[in-house]
Amino acid sequence: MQNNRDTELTQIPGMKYIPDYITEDEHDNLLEMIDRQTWLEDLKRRVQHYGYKYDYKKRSVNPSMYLGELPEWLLSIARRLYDNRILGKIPDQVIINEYQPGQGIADHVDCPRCFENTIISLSLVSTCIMQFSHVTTPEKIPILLYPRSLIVLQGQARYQWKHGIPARKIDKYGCREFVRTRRVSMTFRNISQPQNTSIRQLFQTK
Ligand SMILES: O=C(O)CCC(=O)C(=O)O
Ligand SMILES: [Fe+2]
Repeated sequence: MQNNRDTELTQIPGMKYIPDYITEDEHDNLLEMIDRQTWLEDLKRRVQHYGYKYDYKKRSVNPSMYLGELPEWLLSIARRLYDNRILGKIPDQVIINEYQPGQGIADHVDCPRCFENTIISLSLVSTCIMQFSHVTTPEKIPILLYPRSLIVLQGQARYQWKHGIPARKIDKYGCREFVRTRRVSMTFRNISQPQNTSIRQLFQTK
């Protein structure tokens, strides 16, 4: 098992791990901005939605759920992801998740018809293990995410593997233990093309 501190992992095709994607100052500024906004409290964990609201029950997102352009403090990171060619378009949807120690997220594949191929998660504050489980085989691969790192899921990593965060207070990785503190993650995505097309159609004159 590798420690991901300095490694760009490619154990799962389509997965990239990029440590230290943002500086410590950027990290602290982002967290401060996040904590100035309103959290939604309807799930077990607190969330914020930007760009488009995602409906967890219906597993859908559509133009009527447009919340407006990303605010500048998110757009600057979204633009950087595009400028660094981590994805081919500037992301138009961001979900911020907050996990207290002991909280997690169930194994899932991000809604394939809602979002495009690239899913990016930027980790803030705490380490945590993200568990990858193959959709058709029993294979499981834990990946340790450090604060300020990016995990990028495309292709097989996005569609053939579920990802989740086990709900626990301490992660064991190799022979080390990592005690969780509050973790905040920022997930950057593009809503899928047909939905973007229908927005364009709404504004077409003929
Ligand atoms: O917290 C994370 O890094 C991942 C969140 C996630 O998987 C999601 O919002 O779909
Ligand atoms: Fe996800």
